[in-house]
This record gives sequence, structure tokens and C-alpha cells, in this order.
Amino acid sequence: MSLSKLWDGLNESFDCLSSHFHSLSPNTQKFVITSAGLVTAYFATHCVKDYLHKQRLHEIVEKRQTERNESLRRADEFSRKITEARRNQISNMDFDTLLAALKSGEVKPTEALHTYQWKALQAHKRTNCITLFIKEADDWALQLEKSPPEPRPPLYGMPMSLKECVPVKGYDVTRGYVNECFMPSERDCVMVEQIKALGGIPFVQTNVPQCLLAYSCYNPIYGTTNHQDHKDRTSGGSSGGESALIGAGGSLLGIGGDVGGSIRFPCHFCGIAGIKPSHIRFSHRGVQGSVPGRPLINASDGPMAPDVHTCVEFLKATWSSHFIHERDPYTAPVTWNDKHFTKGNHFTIGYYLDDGWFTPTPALQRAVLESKKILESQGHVLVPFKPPRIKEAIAMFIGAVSVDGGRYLLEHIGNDLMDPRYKSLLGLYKLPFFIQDILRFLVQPIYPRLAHALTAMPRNTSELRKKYEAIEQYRYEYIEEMQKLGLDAILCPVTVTPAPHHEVPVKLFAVVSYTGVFNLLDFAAGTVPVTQVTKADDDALAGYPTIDPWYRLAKETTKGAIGLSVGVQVAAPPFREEVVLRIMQDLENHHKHTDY
Ligand SMILES: CCCCCCCC/C=C\CCCCCCCC(=O)NCC(=O)O
Repeated sequence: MSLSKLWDGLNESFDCLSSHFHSLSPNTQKFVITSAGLVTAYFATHCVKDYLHKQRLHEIVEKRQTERNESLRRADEFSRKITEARRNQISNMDFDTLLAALKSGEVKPTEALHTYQWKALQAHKRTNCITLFIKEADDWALQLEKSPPEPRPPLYGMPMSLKECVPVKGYDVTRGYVNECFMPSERDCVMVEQIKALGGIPFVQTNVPQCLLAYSCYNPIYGTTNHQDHKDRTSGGSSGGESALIGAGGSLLGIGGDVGGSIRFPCHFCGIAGIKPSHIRFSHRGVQGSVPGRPLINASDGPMAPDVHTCVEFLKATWSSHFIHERDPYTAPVTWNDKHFTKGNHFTIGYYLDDGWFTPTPALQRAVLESKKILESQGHVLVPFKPPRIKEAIAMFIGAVSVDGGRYLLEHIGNDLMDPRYKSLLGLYKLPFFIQDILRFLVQPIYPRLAHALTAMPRNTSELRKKYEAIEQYRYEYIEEMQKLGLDAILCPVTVTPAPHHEVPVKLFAVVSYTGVFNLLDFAAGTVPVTQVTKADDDALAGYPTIDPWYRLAKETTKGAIGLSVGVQVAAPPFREEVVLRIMQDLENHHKHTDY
């Protein structure tokens, strides 16, 4: 339609309305004018309020960025308190060597701290992984130096990094929301209390995606964190600041959190190791996840490190006493079980390459097959395992994190500055249920998996109760399948792709079937790097399915990913964390002696 035609049309409509208006009685005319005025005033007030709110949020971001720059500057200044030669010397130490040097007094806690402040800054330049340095760390290190030389606590002087949502007194837990800036935690969470009691020094907080329910890493306060070697790819999420920092050498040990894979995705993407214990082995007092009120999908904190061995040492130390249970009686009083971890133990392990819901790209399947062979060569018994009803399990997972139909996320992101990349996901949540039903009907023939995801959210309390009942049943069904085969643990892919491009994860949420199932089951689940994407894997992508937009996206983002790290996932029922770690350690030991 040409502009002049449009103009003529508008004029005609206006004339028509105007003649109708003049034919009305004076009182009705007054009523129409007043109502129009009120409606206009309402919308104008709303727009102004919204504008002022956004302005205030931008000011908060600016203030926080100034504070962050000052925090980085200060850390840089402190990191220069030791000579470059000494720093290089400490820098080259692995976890065991540094810990031994700290305990023997060969390295002082302040020296270790200054070295890691410097290394973290270098990692930050590559990845944008740091939110704030913890300025009290210097005092804590000095206090440790002044403490009597014996007995040295197990993590004496070891600098440790924390995902931003692990509460530290005096520091925010923003979860990437601007609205939650400048609301510092009033006390340390139990994990931080324990780290300090063990002699560890929390020294830096790391970036997360806004809302935490994502395996990418960007938010409007601190920006986007990238993979240490590929700016255009994500370091993962939601513990993506941790994986980038550790992957780039800026920390030897960090704490992440996991509700659907937030430790395992980033470890796999960045080529490091990590484990999410079952939630009953760590306290969650004061710890906020993406969405509160998930009785059957709980948050699990856990260690992330360059290697499995460091995770083991950390967990041995934290579970060496009843420290956690004494502070939080809702946790189980279970200490480290060395019998399960003993070297040479042989386990029966169920394995699968494909969960039947989302076929992994070639490198991720190869990683499982090669790990199977390695574990067999070490005396473990590997048997094929078909995880039960994964299609239903993913719907249970989505339903359990969206018990309110996504309201909590919509309200929090809707009232904040939003990264536009979240639009598509929030768009789905925004749709009223009857539109979701229509959409489901329309997409069923071409995109049946999305249609299935659209059935996942409970619509009333009765459906919610049924959802919880279904999860309880699923847990026992899964355990029974394992018991029938005499399985101690499961070996499977971590997800579907290696580190994807930043914008992919929020669209490709369906891959959470591989990680989310173990949150649903509350199993211990960890990730260890075992290989890298090869040219042959890239070529094999030609045969990868393209039957729906999710598959096409997975294929597209995996193209050209040669050299990217690939991990495998190991999982076992609650209180079998040590079994998971033993298997991960066996894989790691094999790779230590053979370059992959
Ligand atoms: C109308 C249907 C809408 C479906 C919307 C799907 C909602 C999200 C479901 C899955 C998200 C998958 C990403 C999970 C990544 C890891 C999340 C995690 O562990 N976060 C930590 C935390 O929550 O604290």
C-alpha cells in the first residue's frame, strides 16, 4: 500500500469518527473526552515510571561498574606486592605442590593470594569472568600468617574463587539482576564458613547468567563471559565465570552451584573437572538458586577445578567432620567414605551414548565410547543402560523449575534490564496457557519436541501435586532399573554439543535432559574432560540429524569446533559421591599418562 493511500485511509477514518463524535450528546462527549484523557494519562504515567525505573537501573549499573573497576585496580595493586620471579615460581605450582608449600611455610598465604589475584586478572582480561574481588581476603591471609604454626588446617592459605551466588558477608548475590545490586549478604553461607574454617581464602567472585537458569553466561551488570580460548563461544553457565577463570588458570579451586547442570556444562565446555554432590550432603542455608521453592529439584554447590584430584582433596577436607551438619541439621551427617573411593575398586557401570531424546554430536558420543574402553581396561564392568522415560523426565524437570508457569522469572527479569537474548525463552513463558495449547497443536507436526516441552508446566495445584508424585515415582523406577543390572554408577554424555556460541543455550534448553535428569534424581554427578573435537568428528557431523530446529541449531554451533574440549558425565545415587569421583579419577589418571 502506498503512503498516500494510507494517509487517505486515515483521514477517512478520522472524519468518520469525528462525525460520530459530534452526533453524541454533550454528556456522552464529556464522558468520552474524560475517559480518553484518563487512559492517556495512565499510559503516559506508566511510560514515565518505566523510563525513570530504567534510568535508575542504568545508574546502578554505572555505580557497580565503577566499583568493579576499583576492585580490579586494587587487586592489581596488591598483586604487585611480590616480585615477578616469585610470582612465576608460585604460579607454576599445582594444587598439591602449593598446598604443601603453604603448610610447610615455604609459601606464605599472602604470596599465594597475590599470585592468584594476578593470575585471576589475566584470566579476566581474556574472558570477563570476575564480578568483584573480595577485599577482606588480604586480612584473612595475614591473620592466617599470624596464627600458630601447628596444626595447619587442611586448606591452609589456599586462594579459592566463588560463583557470585555463593553468599559472602558484605557482598551481593545479584544472580545477574540489576535490582539486586547493593543488597549485600548479612552473613556467610555455611560453605564459606567452612572454607574459612579449613583455612581456605575466598578471594574473588565470578560471573553468572541473569536468572541462573541458563548454561550461557551474560547479564546486564557485568556483561558476557566467554570461553578462555574462543571469544565467540560461551564458557557455560550458570557457573560460567568459574569455568572461565579456572580454565584460563586464574584459580586452582572454585565453588559452583547446579540445579540443572550449572557445574557440569561449564566444566565440560572449558575442559575442567567438577562435581555436583546430591543436595543433602551440603547445606543451602541462605543460598539462592535461580528459582526458589523447588522441593524435588534442589540446588547443589560443588567444587570445580582444573582436575578431579583437586575436587577430591576439597571434598575429603569438607567431609572430614560434621561441620556442615552441626550448622545445618537438614543435611545428612555423612563424612567422607574412603572405602568407596579406594583405588582399584571395580564398579559395574551402565553407559549410554544417546538418551533417546536428543542425540549428542559425534565427539560427545566418541568421548563416552573411549571412556568405556579405558574403564574396562582398568577392571570396571560396563553394561549398556537405557535410562527410563527420558522424554517424560525432561517434562518433569521443566515443570519442576517452572512450577509457577515461569512467573518468578518473568517478574524478576521483566522488572530489570534484560539482555535481549532472553527474549525468546521469556516469550514462551509469557504465552497464556490456551495460546501455548494452540502453539503446541500448530508445531506438533514439524517440531514435536517443542510441542512436548509446552506440555510440561503444571497449570494448577492439582497438576503440581501430580508432577511431584511423578518425580518421586521416577526416582524409584530409575533406581530399580539400576538395581536390576547391579549398577553402581552411570557413564554418559554431559550434553549434546561442545561449547556453543553465546546466543545458542537459551534457545537450546532441550539438551538439559542429560544433566537435569540427575538433579531430578538428586544423584551425585560429575564431569571430567577426556578428549577434544577432532576433524573426523567435524566430518561426521554431516550425518547428524536435522529433523527439527533444535537439531539444526546443535549441528550449526558444533561446526568448526575442532580442538574444543569434551568431557563425560559420571553419576551415582546419593551418598555415592566417592564412587563418582573414583571413576572420574580413573579416567583422569589414564589421560595424565597419555596425551589426548
Ligand atoms: C512454555 C515452555 C517453556 C519452557 C521453558 C524452559 C525453561 C527452562 C528449562 C530448562 C533450562 C535449561 C538450562 C539449565 C541450565 C542449568 C541451570 C542451573 O543449574 N542453574 C543453577 C540454578 O538454577 O541455581
